[in-house]
Amino acid sequence: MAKDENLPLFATKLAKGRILFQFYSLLIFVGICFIFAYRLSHIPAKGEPGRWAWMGLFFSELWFCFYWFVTTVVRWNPIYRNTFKDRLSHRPSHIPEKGEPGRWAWMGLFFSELWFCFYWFVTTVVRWNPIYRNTFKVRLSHRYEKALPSIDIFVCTADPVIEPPVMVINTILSVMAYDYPPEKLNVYLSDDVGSDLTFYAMLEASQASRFSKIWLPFCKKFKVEPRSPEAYFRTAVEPLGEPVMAKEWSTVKILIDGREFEAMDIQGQTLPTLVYLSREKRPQYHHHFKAGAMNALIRVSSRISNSPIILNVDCDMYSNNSMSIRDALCFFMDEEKGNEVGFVQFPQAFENLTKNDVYSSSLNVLMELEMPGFDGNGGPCYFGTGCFHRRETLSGQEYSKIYNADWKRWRNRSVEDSTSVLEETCKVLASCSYEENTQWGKEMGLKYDCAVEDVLTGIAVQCRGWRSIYFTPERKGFLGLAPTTLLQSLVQHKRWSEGDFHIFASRHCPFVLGYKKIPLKLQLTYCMNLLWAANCLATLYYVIVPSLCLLRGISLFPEITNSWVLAFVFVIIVHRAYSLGEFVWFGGTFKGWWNDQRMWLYKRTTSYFFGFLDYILKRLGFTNSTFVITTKVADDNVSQRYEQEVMEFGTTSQMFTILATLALLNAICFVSGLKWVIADVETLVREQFALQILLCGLLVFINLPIYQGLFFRKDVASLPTSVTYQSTMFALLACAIAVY
Ligand SMILES: O=c1ccn([C@@H]2O[C@H](COP(=O)(O)OP(=O)(O)O[C@H]3O[C@H](CO)[C@@H](O)[C@H](O)[C@H]3O)[C@@H](O)[C@H]2O)c(=O)[nH]1
Ligand SMILES: [Mn+2]
Repeated sequence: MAKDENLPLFATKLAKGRILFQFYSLLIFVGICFIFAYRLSHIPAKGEPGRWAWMGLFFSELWFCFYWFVTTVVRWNPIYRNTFKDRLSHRPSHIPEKGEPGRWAWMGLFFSELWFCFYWFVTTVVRWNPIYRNTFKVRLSHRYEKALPSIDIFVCTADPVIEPPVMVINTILSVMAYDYPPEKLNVYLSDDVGSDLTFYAMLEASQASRFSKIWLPFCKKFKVEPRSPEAYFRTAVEPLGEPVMAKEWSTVKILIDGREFEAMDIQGQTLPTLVYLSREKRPQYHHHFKAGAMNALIRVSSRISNSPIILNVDCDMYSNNSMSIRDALCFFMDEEKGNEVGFVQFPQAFENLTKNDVYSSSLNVLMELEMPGFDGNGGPCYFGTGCFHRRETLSGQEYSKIYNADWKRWRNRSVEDSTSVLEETCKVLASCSYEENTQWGKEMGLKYDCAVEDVLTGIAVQCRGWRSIYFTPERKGFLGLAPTTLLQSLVQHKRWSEGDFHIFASRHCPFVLGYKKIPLKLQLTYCMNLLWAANCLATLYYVIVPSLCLLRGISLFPEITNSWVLAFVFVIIVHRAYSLGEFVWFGGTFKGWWNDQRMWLYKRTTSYFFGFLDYILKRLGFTNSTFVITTKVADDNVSQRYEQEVMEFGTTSQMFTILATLALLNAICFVSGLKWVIADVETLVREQFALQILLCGLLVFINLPIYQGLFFRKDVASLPTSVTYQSTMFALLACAIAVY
């Protein structure tokens, strides 16, 4: 026992195979150098066709490289910065003079490539030093079983139609059934529309059928995993027609009060406290979506249970591992490092994925590699669900070396009022005028006015000196629902990329807020997500301009016989081979990877593009922020197509119009490119366009599902005729402009 006391509560290990990765990075770097050397030495001379297009390409590349460069400097070698400066100062002498054709196209391409390069560098920084952790729950239990802190669990729901009560209750019951002293568990549900349906389902779960009284001891006796009685509730609660919307007053109902004698299960064990909350909503007050709900929960829970640790889950994220609380506590209660831990983030995992993951929603690489990479570089971000927080961090407190968590202080319930009195005081805390002229949403609680309140709040917590921890247990901690249609997935990524870019462009940018507060490598690591939206420009350029230049007969890449071509081929092949290897390593299939590549393209040309535009429009004051909730139910036909991995279109959307236009544009250019190959007798011409034709062909190949949706599929989920007409018109127009 005495020896046991000195052992840490968690261990951290370095990822294996870093040398291989570093070697790979070096290879890529060499390749990139060749690309630029080529670009700079082969700018078409004055009067030569393609000079402008070449310039555009040059600028795109310059941009990609810039992105890569900034992050490389940190890690590797200041020389690169010097090298780059040299090039920059040399560059003007190579720039074609004003008025020459191809100049701008070349420049654009250079910037795109520079951007890709910079972005690649950031993703390299993320992957540099991933760490994986494990916990020693037996030691925790030896030392602290009697002194375990109480836990508040927050679940948010916002719409009974797209987030069915069955699912919400399922999540609630799963978190009530944690392997943890029940008198120390307090579960709070925030319902943002105050739906009667959800409320009665809660009541059903807690009292009416006394379900939890039977389910919880059953789970514990038979060690059931996962502890979500979905099947039971699917039959127990049927939707009762139109839900009641938007109450104009707040409701706080303590459905089970763990302090009371009757709160027992059938075996005489205490039940966790269960609280239902619906905030007051009035048109003249902004309710701030999920962040607003979370802040109301923080206040209300501080009156009722005031636990030192808060777990937050989305309503679709049920607990899949009854040990998660103990895992998290191994970090918080570790004698040596525990005090500095602000939050412990578990990965997001999904239960409704298909084999080849047609919308690339598994987030496997992000969760299994990039997030451990964040952790290695200073701490993961907070992504809204499956996250354990120390209560103080959410009330704006700074970390200080003398801070010492006093778990005992929290143990006794602070409030001794009767249930009804407590409910009345809590209603005031959940009223919409309560936050007027306070620091809530600014320094207190989750931050407002950002589509990714979670990431923003996480950065702030880290900048106040707290450490964050990423923990991936073998048995997944939480399972949720991934989007099941293309549009849902694109819209979700639009919200994320817009919110992330908003953070980057605000005073909360890690480089500004985090200056000297978090390590530079973490600031750079954040760029990977925060700059998602910025990827749209370089990518759009790369999928449009080289193809149109092909149509017009402007060559932007080296001829196939030229040895400079090796640089391009090398970088592309090594980079993609690595990506495939990584994808398969983390459990994907080859087809899944191909789908992932397609989604990568679609997200960059639509979600990120609209996210970027929306951010600008918001900045100019034309639009307001919204939170488009991801649908968690699908009708049977949609589900069936999802299971069969058939791409779902079916509606009109500007996003689809863009996707279809790009696909058609590339098809036209590709056909005309092939014409060059077949009809033109001069091999010289053919050779000049080989890379452009290949790029265009690849884009056509990856877009096959779009052509199918446009022309060949006849089912309801194909692309609507209006999209076909519009996109054909736009594509032809673009081609016409390029040619004349
Ligand atoms: O006005 C609102 C809108 C949403 N929610 C809840 O927020 C959660 C997340 O919403 P969802 O539509 O599922 O969004 P996702 O894109 O799946 O969410 C991811 O991204 C969000 C930020 O954009 C984070 O808040 C989430 O935790 C994270 O899982 C759900 O429980 C909703 O009920 C509210 O409580 N009030
Ligand atoms: Mn979700």
